[in-house]
Order: sequence, then C-alpha cells, then structure tokens
Amino acid sequence: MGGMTNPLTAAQNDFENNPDQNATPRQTHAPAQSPAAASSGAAVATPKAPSYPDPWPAPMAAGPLDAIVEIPGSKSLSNRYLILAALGSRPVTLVGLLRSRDTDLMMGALRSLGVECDVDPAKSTTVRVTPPASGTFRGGQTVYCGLAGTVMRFVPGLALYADGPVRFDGDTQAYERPMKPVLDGLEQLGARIEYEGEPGFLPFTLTPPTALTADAPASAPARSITIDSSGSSQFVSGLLLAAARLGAPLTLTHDGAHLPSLPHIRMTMADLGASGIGVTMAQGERGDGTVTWHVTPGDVQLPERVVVEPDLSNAAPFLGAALIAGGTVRVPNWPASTTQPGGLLPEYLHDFGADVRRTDDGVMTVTSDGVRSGAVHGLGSFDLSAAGEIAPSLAAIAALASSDTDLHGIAHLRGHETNRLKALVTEITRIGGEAEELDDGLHIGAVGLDRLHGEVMETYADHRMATFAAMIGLVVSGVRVTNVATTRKTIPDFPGLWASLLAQSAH
Ligand SMILES: O=C(O)C1=C[C@@H](OP(=O)(O)O)[C@@H](O)[C@H](O)C1
Ligand SMILES: C=C(OP(=O)(O)O)C(=O)O
Repeated sequence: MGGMTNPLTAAQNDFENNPDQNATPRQTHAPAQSPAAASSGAAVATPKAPSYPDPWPAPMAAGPLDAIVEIPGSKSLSNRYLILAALGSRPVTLVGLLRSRDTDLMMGALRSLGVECDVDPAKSTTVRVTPPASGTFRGGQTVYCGLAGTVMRFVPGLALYADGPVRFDGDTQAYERPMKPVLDGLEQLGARIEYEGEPGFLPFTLTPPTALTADAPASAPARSITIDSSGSSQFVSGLLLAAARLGAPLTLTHDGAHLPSLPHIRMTMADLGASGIGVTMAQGERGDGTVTWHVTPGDVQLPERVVVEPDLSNAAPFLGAALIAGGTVRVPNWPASTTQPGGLLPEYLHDFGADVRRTDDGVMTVTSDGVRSGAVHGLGSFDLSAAGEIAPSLAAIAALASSDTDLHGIAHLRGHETNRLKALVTEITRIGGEAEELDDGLHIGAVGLDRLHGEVMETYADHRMATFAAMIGLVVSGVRVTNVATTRKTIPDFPGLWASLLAQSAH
C-alpha cells in the first residue's frame, strides 16, 4: 500500500478540514485524525465558520416567532450527486450544494480517488465535478470519513473501481457505526476487506477485485447479493450506487427484520434513474418478507447541471420552533414534490397541532400558538421508521407537548452519530422531563413546562442533539449547549441561522 497517506502522522489542518472541531471535547486528538492530508488533494474553499462559546447559551424566544429562514442544501442529495457525478464520464455542475462537514468530507474522499471537485470562487455552493479521464479511481489512498454515514457507506462502493487498495478511516466515534452489511455486499462482488480493529467497523482497507478495475464487459453474467439492511438504509443505498458501474445486472436482496428510512432508498433509486440507471424494487419477491432491487447497468451520467433542494430534515428545528415558541416560521424553496424524507415533516408538524401550508411560490409556512398555550399535543403511538433522522427534532417538541408520544420503528438510531435513543433519554431526563427507551424507539412523557429546568446539555458530537437542545432552550431558561460547532456536520452556521430566526421575530 505504498503511497497511502497515514492520517496518524498527517499534520494538523486548518479549521475547515479539522475533524475534531465537531467532536466532543473529550474526544479531541487532533493530529491523529486529519482528513485533509489524508483525503483531499486541493484545498477545500469552505467559508470560515464563526466560532461560538462552549457551552453555547441557547437563546430564549422573547415572544411568538415571525421569521423566514433559508435552509442550505440537502446533505443526502448533495452527497448522492457527488457520488453519481464521480461515476460518470463528463463534468457535472452542482448548484446549491450543501457546504458543511459531511459534504466537504465527501469532496475530500472523491479528490483522493482522483475526482476533481472545483468550487466556484464566486459561490462556494456551486461545484463542478470532473470524473477521472481514465474512468478508474486512484487507489493507494486513505479516505477519511469523519462521522459521515454517507461517506463511510457510499464511498467503499467507488473503491470497487479503484486501481489499488483504499483504506477507510474516520473519527473515533465513527468506529462504533455499523458497516458490515455494506462491506459484506462488496465482498460478495469480489472485494477483499481487511479490518484493523473489530470486524465490521472502521478502520479497514478494501482491495478491489482486479476484474472490475478495467471496464467490465456489458455481457457479464448477472450478479446476486444478499445483505441485512435493518441497521441502516445506507447499506442498500451504497450497494445500489456501486452497482451502477458493475457492467452486469445486479439483484440485491435485503433479508432482515426491518428496513428503515425507505424514502432514502427511493431517493437513491430516483437519483440513479436521473443518471440513466434503471432500478426496480419489489417487496417480498421470495414470499418471505425480503425486499429485492434489480439494477440494470448503463452509462452513469447526471445532467450537466443539477440544482440541489434545501435540506428538509434540517428545516425541522426551524419549523418546529414555531410550535415551541408559537408564531410563524416560513421556509422558502420548499419543493412541490421531493424524494427527501423531510417531505414528511409538514404532516408530522400538523399531527402535533400546527397549521401548515405550502403556497404556490414554494414557501412552507408553519404557524402555532406554541407549547405554552397547550395547543401542541403529543403524537401518541407514532411510526417514524420512514424518517428516523428527524427524531431528535420531533423529540424536542414532544418533550414540551401536552400529551405523550411514543416514537416507533427507530431502533437503528442506536447506530447513528451517537446512540440517539440513549442520548435523548439522558438529555430529556436531565432537564426534568420524562423519557425512556423502548425496544424500537422512545417514550416521551408530557410533564408540563413548569417541571423543566435549564442545564448544560450534552451533544455527543451529534449535530441533531445540538439542534434538539437549542429547540428546548427556546422556552426553557438557562439551557446551554456543549459543542454547538458539531452542527457544522450538516449546516454551515446553525447558531447564526438560529440567531436570525429570533432577531427577525423581535421586530
Ligand atoms: O442515505 C442517506 O442520505 C441517509 C439515510 C438515513 O440513514 P439511516 O437509514 O441509517 O437512518 C438517514 O438517517 C441519514 O441521515 C441519511
Ligand atoms: C444519521 C444521520 O447522518 P449520517 O448521514 O451520518 O448517517 C443524520 O444526519 O441524522
């Protein structure tokens, strides 16, 4: 593996590329995990993020909100488009790309594999992606995944088409995120995986099968692989993205008890479709509860210019703020139809009791009398398996609502950035609320606002635990949030946007 950069010896990098800016303070071990030298060729021109006190005092809402908040690009779409552009043969310009830690890690990963990602100097959210002229990715590299599920589960599929072994590493906390099903799938396609620590987890090295590094003949025999994707939809998505280049039809079967985040899998299928790759899905083809996808390979090519939708899951704290503090919050550029699971958010907020409407100009408007009025009730027993990533935002509303909520279908949140079920129970309990873990989710009891008190709330290097705490802080005085910079995983400047939400409302 000569030429592979060792992140253990890489120099400390600047703020933008330092992985540890987002890790919890006790996990800071900066030089050990520097992705820039490890995974990016050219410098990434991310705008500098302002720095904030730690802990950050969450601002309280002085009265009902009245604000419009522009939400940056979707993480899930941005990172899929980056992967699909890299798999193509012509340059693609991505407009409105999310520029945050997860997308910068993805661009760093692609650059290390020989893909050019040129940031428009006049607009950092416009990025031109040029795949390697040879069509083969560069091996002998370390890809630094940070804590990004989309990087650690999607990029190994590209390494299948590299001209040498590729090593994958990430934040220490990422070593706990499950990887095995996607890597088992790639092994079934001929890759060899060597784990450095516990099998099934980062760090590891993927050695591609030699047959795939050259163009595989279109007539190659169909392939069939089976995995259990109960732990994350990203295992299926990663394999579907990889299959686009296979040069042979692929049948992928999920054989497991659950299949979370189905909209994210449909998003992958739709984006592959937009790149000229046909994918179909059939439930229970074997008549035994399994789910099967058929991928018909072709020439992967996104259109020359792709516009990224705003991140609708990241709209949740802002729109949810209207339910908590009362008032109206508007988010512009809300798509009329979307593959994002955040497209379900308006109906979830309506279920809590909000007035929700999208006008023809694409503005999503959420209005509520707020939790103090008693107008926000719990969701009762609620299946959130389609959109588990919104759970922390819904949990914040539920903890302040006038009746109970049981969120089901989200057992796999134990393998998210942190064990989110445990973290949410700990933090809700810390402020005087009532919550407990269920086998497949969370029970959140209604205790009344008077019982809740401000505390220093832990965020566990999890962006959504930080936005969860900020939501609570709108109506509970004295909430302080550790490591609010962790929000940079998917939002370039969350505290700035949050301040603008409140500042607009003060007028
Ligand atoms: O494919 C994607 O872009 C994502 C899939 C989901 O993962 P899980 O299925 O692991 O929840 C989601 O939670 C994550 O934030 C993004
Ligand atoms: C689960 C999440 O992220 P990841 O893409 O790292 O899995 C999330 O953003 O809520």
